[in-house]
Amino acid sequence: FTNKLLTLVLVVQPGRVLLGMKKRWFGAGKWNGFGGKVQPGETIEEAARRLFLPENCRRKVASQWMHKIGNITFEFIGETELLDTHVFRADNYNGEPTESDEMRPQWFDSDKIPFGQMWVDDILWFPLMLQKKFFGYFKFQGHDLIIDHKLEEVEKL
Ligand SMILES: CN1CCN(c2cc(NC3CC3)nc(N)n2)CC1
Repeated sequence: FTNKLLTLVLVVQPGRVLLGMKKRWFGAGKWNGFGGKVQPGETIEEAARRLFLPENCRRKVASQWMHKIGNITFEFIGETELLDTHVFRADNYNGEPTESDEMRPQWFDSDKIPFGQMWVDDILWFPLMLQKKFFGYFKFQGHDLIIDHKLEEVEKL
């Protein structure tokens, strides 16, 4: 297998979560956190900030602003590339979410997350991200069927 490094940033605040409607490419038509590919020569954390900030925040923010909460690996049957997704929370975000050509941001009540319009794995790991850190592994058949998965909470990533 080869490993593709991806980032995913979620803003979880008391009673609400910031999601974006993906407008094109992989995952288009689904609500998700903000993220993308890690470029050669940048750390995963730098990629997470690069991919989140410009779309949602006009000013520089301190580095402790985001923290790692999870690592999820996605395997697709018949494909040799694993998606190694590093999940961060950016809870003290107080920017003004702005629409980009990639994402249309929207706040959702924590008890009204649109799981029906999200990747099918989200409903399984969203509850975990509220407290501890977690490792996940999902084996997919196509983009909508989870054949097998593993989720564990950990003290340290
Ligand atoms: C840029 N990345 C792409 C991958 N991604 C995923 C993937 C995912 N499931 C996988 C079956 C596709 N589920 C969430 N929530 N996000 C995060 C953003």
